Amino acid sequence: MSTAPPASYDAIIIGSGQSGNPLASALTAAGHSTALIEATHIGGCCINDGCTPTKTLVASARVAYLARRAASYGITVPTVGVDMPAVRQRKRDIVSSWRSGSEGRLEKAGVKVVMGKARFTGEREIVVDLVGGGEERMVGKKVFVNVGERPVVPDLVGLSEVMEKSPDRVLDSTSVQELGVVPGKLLVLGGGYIGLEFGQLFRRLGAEVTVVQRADRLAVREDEDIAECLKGILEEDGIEVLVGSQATEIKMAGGEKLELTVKSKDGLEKKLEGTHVLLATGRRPNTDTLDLDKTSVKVNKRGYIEFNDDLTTSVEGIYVLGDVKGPPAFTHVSYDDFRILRDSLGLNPDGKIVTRTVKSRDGLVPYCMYTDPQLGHVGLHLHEVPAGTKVKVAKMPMSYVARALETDEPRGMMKAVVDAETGKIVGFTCLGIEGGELVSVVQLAMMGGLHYQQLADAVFAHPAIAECLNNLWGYLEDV
Ligand SMILES: Cc1cc2nc3c(=O)[nH]c(=O)nc-3n(C[C@H](O)[C@H](O)[C@H](O)COP(=O)(O)OP(=O)(O)OC[C@H]3O[C@@H](n4cnc5c(N)ncnc54)[C@H](O)[C@@H]3O)c2cc1C
Ligand SMILES: NC(=O)c1ccc[n+]([C@@H]2O[C@H](COP(=O)([O-])OP(=O)(O)OC[C@H]3O[C@@H](n4cnc5c(N)ncnc54)[C@H](O)[C@@H]3O)[C@@H](O)[C@H]2O)c1
Repeated sequence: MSTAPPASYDAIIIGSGQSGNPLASALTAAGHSTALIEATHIGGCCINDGCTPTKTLVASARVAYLARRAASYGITVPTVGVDMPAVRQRKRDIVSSWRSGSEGRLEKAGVKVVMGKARFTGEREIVVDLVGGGEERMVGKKVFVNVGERPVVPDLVGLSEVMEKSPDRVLDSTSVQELGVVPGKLLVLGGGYIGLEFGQLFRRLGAEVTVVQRADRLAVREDEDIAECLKGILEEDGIEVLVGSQATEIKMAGGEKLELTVKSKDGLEKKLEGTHVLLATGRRPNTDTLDLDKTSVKVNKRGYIEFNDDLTTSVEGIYVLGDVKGPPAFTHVSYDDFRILRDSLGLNPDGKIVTRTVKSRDGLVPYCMYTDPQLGHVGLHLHEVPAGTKVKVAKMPMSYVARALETDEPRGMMKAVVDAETGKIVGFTCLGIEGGELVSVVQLAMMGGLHYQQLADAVFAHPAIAECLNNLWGYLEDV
């Protein structure tokens, strides 16, 4: 260990995630000496192996899908081929341009970036195991933890042997993006965001795909009707979907084949063969290597850091941001954590003091699963409406939407939940073309506290998808 005294900073940020970077720039701009420590890539999961690369791959897969359907638009496309190295290169190029953009912004802001893995040695004392070797010790008046999550490796008999013998066949959300060939048969464990986005995109790129989902339905947060509709769409795309199914064992089955044993809820066993398996059964927080036991920072039993409404923790001067707080784990939530701290720490360049908190944004955090069609949602699902609250529900198939028909993409449905007394919208889901964008329109109406009738009477451009918000309310029913 180095004997030099630790470098002293006003602020140390551990993790260059979606909140760590803007916070580092804002602190530096406000005159606070700031160090940002990053173990791997500047920009964190979102731009390196999360949102940006997946949505880039989803876009390539959608082109393949549309090209195969070209005849239904009266267009002739002789053959549809997939050049996987080119698909991957497009993804790599976009990632590298975003990453270098982030690096450039930090440099321009004058942030001191330290590449290495940080761990605590005391309450606000840190040692960094530097990427190039050696270590750097530092102490901060304030420490911000933005270390994110990583994929879970599920407990599955035979998995470690297969990973040892054939590591290229066992994929997670990061390694699957680096494939240079389309898998022959992809077995996906997990029917959440990652399993479904990758499952569908690789199906479109030409793989056979089976999704094995332990829960009784896909996308467990959704109401059952939406989850069923999504399952139907994926099955129509040629994906085998097994819900209520637990993978019990995996082994090599001769040659390059894997054999996965799956047990359904009613006890039936099924053997699935595949060339690759994608582990998409959730993510776990990167707190296990932070040596938090050297501090009094409290973590819950799943390893997430416990936090207060203003993102303080159980230790004065230590703050937490992003996925490491626990769900919901989204880029827009992590970025908003930055805004909460920017305002509470007086870093807003406009000098504005806004008391924003985690609670004040609760209830209006949207999300969008980038299947095609997209599954967007904001507010409460019907199954989350508190007992005793009287609501009405409107459901409408996307095939009633002019724009969806004109573009020949009428799959899916939308669903709105409205407070029966006030007429205000309490939740909205769109599983349909540009569902994520439509949800943003409804989110604004919810932010403004509009009565649904104001959307029913709003003049939207024809034939924008949002025009369907004139008609949806005609289907409102008591529940
Ligand atoms: C495949 C995939 C697709 C996704 N798609 C979407 C999407 O479409 N929309 C969406 O909103 N969200 C999406 N997400 C989630 C989104 O990426 C995260 O919610 C987002 O990146 C926020 O993360 P964060 O700010 O908490 O930290 P992260 O972005 O996870 O960054 C944490 C950083 O900390 C670093 N780190 C960890 N430990 C240490 C340490 N000890 N010392 C130093 N550095 C450390 C890590 O290397 C990492 O760079 C996706 C995630 C995945 C995996
Ligand atoms: N578009 C987006 O916003 C987006 C995209 C990707 C990831 N993300 C974020 O990343 C997080 C992690 O994604 P994820 O898909 O890994 O997790 P998830 O929690 O969304 O889904 C995991 C699914 O795996 C199932 N499962 C768990 N163990 C299993 C097992 N042994 N066998 C079969 N199924 C099993 C669970 O029932 C669950 O439905 C998401 O919750 C989300 O916050 C967001």
